[in-house]
Amino acid sequence: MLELAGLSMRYDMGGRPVSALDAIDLACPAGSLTTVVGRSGCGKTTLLRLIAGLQRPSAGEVRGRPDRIGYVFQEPRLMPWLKVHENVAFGLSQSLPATTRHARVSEMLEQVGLTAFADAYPSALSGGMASRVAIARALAPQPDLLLMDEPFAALDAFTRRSLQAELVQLWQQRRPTVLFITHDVEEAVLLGERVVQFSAGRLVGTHGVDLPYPRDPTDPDLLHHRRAVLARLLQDPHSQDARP
Ligand SMILES: Nc1ncnc2c1ncn2[C@@H]1O[C@H](COP(=O)(O)OP(=O)(O)OP(=O)(O)O)[C@@H](O)[C@H]1O
Repeated sequence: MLELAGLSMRYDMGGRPVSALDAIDLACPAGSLTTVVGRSGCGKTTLLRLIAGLQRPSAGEVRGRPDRIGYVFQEPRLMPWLKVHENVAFGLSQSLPATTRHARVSEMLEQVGLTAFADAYPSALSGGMASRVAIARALAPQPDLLLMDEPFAALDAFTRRSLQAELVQLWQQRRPTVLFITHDVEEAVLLGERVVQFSAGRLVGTHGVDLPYPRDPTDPDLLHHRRAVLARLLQDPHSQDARP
């Protein structure tokens, strides 16, 4: 179980304190898929960085942080001088035997449908393919916790849809705990077992989505959940300019 207890982050902006996160309490059971939704600047990236241990909180703590954490950024951040298979292998421990490393990379490339591009350089990939490589790289070390910071935000709607479906499949096969950040309410309810709503650094609501996977984005039940999540966000005085 990953637990956030009173997690707060205050930045100093030229002597003026800026509260990016305010006393966040949240528990994520092992193997759960939680989406976090909120408008730009509400503290979502700060939340992931604190959970990953990349930053120290001003107050509160992260409990139950596993050793193996995968992180997927909004941009794929591949290393252009390395081939696709070398990018995927990058996060694997050097202490693993070469045969295990090779097998892990091959398996991940197969799962994201990029076996034929193993020897390509990132410059030869489309945006969607590069995102797939970034997901394969994060999953190759078999993380217990997968942190995803708006990984599909820059993709076209068709590519985003297929990557959303692939992510759900990968999660169901391996069951890491997933925290998926998005500003898109539709994506949040399509993917999450539970949607956590953020506004101005505060957790303002959690909403369970009790629908089976794979989910159909046109399912009227999903629309019902989307409305409920959006209504909670719009209720908040800090979220007046949020849009569906
Ligand atoms: N290093 C920093 N120094 C000062 N203020 C910061 C720093 N990083 C973030 N902030 C502030 O903290 C708040 C939350 O930022 P954060 O990047 O976590 O939000 P976000 O929800 O991820 O935004 P977006 O969706 O646009 O990426 C913002 O007001 C931002 O200006």
